[in-house]
Amino acid sequence: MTELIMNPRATRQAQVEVRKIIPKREQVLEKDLHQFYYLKAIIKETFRLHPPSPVLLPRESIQDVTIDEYEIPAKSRVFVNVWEIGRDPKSWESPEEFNPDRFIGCDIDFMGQDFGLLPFGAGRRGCPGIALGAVTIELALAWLLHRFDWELPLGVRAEDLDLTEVYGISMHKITDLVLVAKPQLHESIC
Ligand code: HEM
Repeated sequence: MTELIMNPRATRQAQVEVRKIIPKREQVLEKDLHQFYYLKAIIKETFRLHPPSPVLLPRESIQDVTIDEYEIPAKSRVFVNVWEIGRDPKSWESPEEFNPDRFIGCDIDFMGQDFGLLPFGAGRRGCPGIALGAVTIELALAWLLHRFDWELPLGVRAEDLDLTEVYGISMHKITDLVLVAKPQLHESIC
């Protein structure tokens, strides 16, 4: 929501998508989610810039291996820095820019096959809750954008928002995001 409030064009595009697909019913349901392309692009872009687990669970190499010019001996502890990978200019154009459009017409997903985007990790120790986690986020965001327009409180500017993140069990913003929710009373959801 922080990235969206700073990127009204992306917010609008997702709202148009969700409200067009769900014109008459009150609820966005799980079965509707496969139709949302831009909403999913927003979630991927958010995972790229703000992975909830910035460093994956530690691994241990089982044999000597050389990757590029790096020699990694057996029994080394290996940390995968997903946060850094998501901002690597070798993998991403304008990596610091929040731009969901980069995922439109592109196959990159977070299921663990695309090593540039690993918010749920990968391989045998990858997150077993990936399906539940992804659906929960998609539904929550779809509901927020379907039902409400969002604004900053009077006198608060988007450029003044504190984006500092702190590391804990998962990464989160150091300050809460406070927004004004304006219920959408358009006929399509009444
Ligand atoms: C947005 C939601 C979620 C994110 C971003 C997330 C992310 C992750 C990540 C990055 C890992 C480490 C994977 C690796 O090192 O390769 C992990 C592990 C794990 N996750 Fe999730 N997770 C989410 C939701 C869930 C849910 C809903 C559940 C359970 C219902 C769950 C259960 C687990 C468990 C049990 C592990 C440890 C797996 C192991 O050690 O083998 N996660 N998760």
